[in-house]
Amino acid sequence: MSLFDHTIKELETMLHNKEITVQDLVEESYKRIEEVDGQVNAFLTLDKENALAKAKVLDEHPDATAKLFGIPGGIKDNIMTKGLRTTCASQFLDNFNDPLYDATVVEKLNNEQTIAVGKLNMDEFAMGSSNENSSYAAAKNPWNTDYVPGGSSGGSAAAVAAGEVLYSLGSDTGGSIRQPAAFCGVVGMKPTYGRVSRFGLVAFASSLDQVGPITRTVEDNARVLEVIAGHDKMDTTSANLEVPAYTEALTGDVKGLKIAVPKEYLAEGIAPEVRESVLEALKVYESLGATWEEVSIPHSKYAVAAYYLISSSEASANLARFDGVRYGVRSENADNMIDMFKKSRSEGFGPEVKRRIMLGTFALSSGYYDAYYKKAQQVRTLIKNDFDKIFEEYDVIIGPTSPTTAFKLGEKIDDPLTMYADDILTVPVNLAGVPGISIPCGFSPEGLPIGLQIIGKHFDESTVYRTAHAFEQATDYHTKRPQLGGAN
Ligand SMILES: NC(=O)C[C@H](N)C(=O)O
Repeated sequence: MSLFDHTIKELETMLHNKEITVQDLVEESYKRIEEVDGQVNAFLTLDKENALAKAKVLDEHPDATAKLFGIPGGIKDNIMTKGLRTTCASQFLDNFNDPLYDATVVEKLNNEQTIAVGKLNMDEFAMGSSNENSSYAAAKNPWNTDYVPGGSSGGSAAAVAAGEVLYSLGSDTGGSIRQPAAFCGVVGMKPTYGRVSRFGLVAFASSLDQVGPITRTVEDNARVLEVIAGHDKMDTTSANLEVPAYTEALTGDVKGLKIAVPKEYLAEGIAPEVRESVLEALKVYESLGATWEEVSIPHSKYAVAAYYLISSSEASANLARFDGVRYGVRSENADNMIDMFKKSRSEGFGPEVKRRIMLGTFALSSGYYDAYYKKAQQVRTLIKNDFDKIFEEYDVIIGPTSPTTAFKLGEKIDDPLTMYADDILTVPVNLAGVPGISIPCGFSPEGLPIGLQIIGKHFDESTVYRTAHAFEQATDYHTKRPQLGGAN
């Protein structure tokens, strides 16, 4: 058996009929990790002994009502897991071996009897678009290991694409779930801001961060979101709204659906093969009875600047807690207390994190606050208004997830501005707080996946899933597998 062969629902039936055991499944996951993780570096920490022990208990006490019973998954390393090392891929937290509690999302997954096999690689503190900012070895793209898997949830996307786990959790501040999902040819959902609790997610930019699932199919994705979504009294930004049954929204029917396609999303700077694939996808929707029209998000050209100002400002405040006292590896070369703070932070953070803290601190400093931070917040409102206006008339917005397919390792790492500019299609969604998914919609001539982004109204993940699912049913991109060493 290979984890590639089945969806979560199929495995559930097989487990229920006793065709396989949870132990088989979990062992299969570790076998695959052993075979291919040396090539993709998706995992930072494995939890094999505990996972196998839990699998044994589940086999002895099957629970047909648990929504993810026995399903092996992986957790991004900025999400707290009780007793399991959580580093945010930062040297600074290299010794954070024993977190005291589970994030709410992890607790919810555990309640549904899933098995976390380990923690996944990422850009340090979720800052980056290529996973090359990990303090450990960079994760790589399973479709071609000379290329990046995207970021910051690169390990989460690579692990699913490589068939190591059935699902993973990522976090998305400015594209960190959708862009790696696009680069790795898998399904990645950033839910509405407030849909999923962030209690236990190490904060990067609190007005933007959301946790969401990465899977191979839309149905699997809907099922995981059903489990992790919902109000949490431990996170006051989580919305007190009922969680719809997302899996029931997957009717395959998009007749009469009104699609908006922003002209800025197909403009100059978008690679021709990406534009082509999106236009082809729109034809698929037409054949399914949906209609589309061109619209405009006029303020999207300011989105990258506004995003990097707001997110860096919030990061400079959030990351103040890493000082070598409360958290983090303490410098051994300090003479006094102030020196110890300074040296611990200088030695502990990598270059990209330092760049953002400095940018954010500058933007918040007196005299500059109005010119930068306040202006960026005003731009944010204009972008949100652009989205609201479109959604008065249309059900979803569709475009590419990223202007290009995956780039080569090392190609952009010395050019942060180019790396930031590539976030142009994902950050407006975070600034507006609306949900967005990336699903596979084609391949470049080099065989690298292309992602289609579907954006919905606030708290309307159901329509996003229904739209994504209809396309998936009508195409076969999601059935393609990367050829890594080892049995596929
Ligand atoms: N964190 C994210 O969502 C990714 C974005 N590229 C950033 O570096 O901020």
